[in-house]
Amino acid sequence: MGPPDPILGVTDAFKRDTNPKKVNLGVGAYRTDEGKPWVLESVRQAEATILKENLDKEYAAISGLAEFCQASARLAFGDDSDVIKNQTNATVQCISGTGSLRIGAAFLAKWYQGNKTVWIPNPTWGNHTSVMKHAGLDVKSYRYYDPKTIGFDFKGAIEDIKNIPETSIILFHACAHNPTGVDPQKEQWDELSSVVKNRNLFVIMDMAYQGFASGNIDEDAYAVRKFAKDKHNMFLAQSYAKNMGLYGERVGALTIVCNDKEDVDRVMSQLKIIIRPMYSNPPINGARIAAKILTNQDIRQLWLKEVKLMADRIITMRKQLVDNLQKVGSKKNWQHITDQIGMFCFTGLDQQQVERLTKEFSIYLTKDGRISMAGLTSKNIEYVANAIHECTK
Ligand SMILES: Cc1ncc(COP(=O)(O)O)c(CN[C@@H](CCC(=O)O)C(=O)O)c1O
Repeated sequence: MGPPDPILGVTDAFKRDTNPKKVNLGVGAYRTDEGKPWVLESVRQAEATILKENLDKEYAAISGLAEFCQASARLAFGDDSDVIKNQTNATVQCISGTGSLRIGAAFLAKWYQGNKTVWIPNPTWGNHTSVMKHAGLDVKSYRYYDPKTIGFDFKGAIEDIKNIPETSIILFHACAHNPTGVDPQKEQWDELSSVVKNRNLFVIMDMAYQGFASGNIDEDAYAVRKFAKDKHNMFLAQSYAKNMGLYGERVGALTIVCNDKEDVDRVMSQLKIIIRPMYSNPPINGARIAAKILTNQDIRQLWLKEVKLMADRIITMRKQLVDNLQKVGSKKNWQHITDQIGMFCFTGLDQQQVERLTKEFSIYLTKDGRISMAGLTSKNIEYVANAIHECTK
C-alpha cells in the first residue's frame, strides 16, 4: 500500500473527520467566505456562449486548441513581447500545470544538450520532485527560504545559483511561491536573471497563480516577462486551475521559447511525438472555456475583476488572521502572515504543532505548516486563530 499524497491526502483525511468544527486548510483551492468552491461568473458566461455555438466533440490536435494556446502565450508574455511579436513560442495545451511541467520535463530529458539536473527551490511544491524524476531528470535544490526571517533567502539563493554547474536546469515559481508565499522583489528577480544567465542555465518558470498573487495578471507575470526579455533558454508551465477556478477541467499550457519560427516548428514536432503516446490529445472543454474568457473582451474584463476579488479576499483573511491571533492573546510576531502573498501562508508551525492542530482542533494543513488561506472564512477565523494560539503559546 503506498502512502497518501502529502497534499491531496489531507483532503481525504478532512472528509473522514466528523467534527462539525473541522476546517480544511490543506489543498490550494479557492473557497468563498461561505467555505464553498466558487465557479466564476466569467466561466459560466463562457460556457453559455460556447453552448450556443453547438460545437462538435471531435479530437483536439495533439498540441491542443490553437486559439487557447496562442491566448495563453499572450496572457503570460504580454502582447508587446518579442516572443509574441516574433512568434517564437512553441505552445501546446497540456493537462493543467502538472501536465505542462511533465511534458516540458520529458522534452528536456530527451533533447536538452546541457546538464540534465533540475535545481528546485527549497522548499517547493510537493509534486515538483516527482514530476521531474518521473521524466528522468535528476533533482537538486537551492536555498530559497530562511526559517529565521520566515522570508526569502535571497543571499543564499544567489550563492547557491552561482555554484550550480553551468548548463543545468533551474526551476522558479513565477509568483505566489508554494508553500512559502514569499516572492522575490522585482530588483531581486532582475539580479536572479543576470546570475542565471551567467551560469547559462535553462529556466523552468512554473506560473500556476497568474493574477492570483497580487490580483493583477501583468504584475504577477513580471518574472516570466523579465526572463523572456533577457533571452533566457526557458520554458513556461501555465495553469488555469486557480485563477479561473478550472481545477477539475485540467487546463494548462506549456510554452518553450525558441530562437526563431523554424525552431518553433521543430520543437512543436518533437512535443507532439512526446504527447501522442502519453495521452494522445488533451480534453477540449476546459480549454474552450479558458479561450473564450481570454478572447471575449466582455467576459475577459469580468474575469479580471473576479481574479482580483479572489486575491483580495485572501489578503483580507491574512489581515484578519493576524488581528485574531492578537485578539486571543498571542504575543508572537505573525507579520510574515501579511507579508506573504498568494494562496498559501507558511506559518512557521513545526510538525508537532501541526499534529496538535489536526488532532485536537480538526484543522487540516500540510505537515510543513503551510495553510491554504482560502480555507479561512469570517466564520472560522476566530476558531482557527485560537487553535493556532493554543498550539504555539
Ligand atoms: C507551484 C504549483 N505548480 C503546479 C501546480 C499544479 O496545478 P494543476 O492543478 O496541475 O494546474 C500547483 C498546484 N498545487 C496546489 C493544488 C493541489 C496539488 O496539485 O498539489 C497545492 O499545492 O495545494 C502548484 O502549487
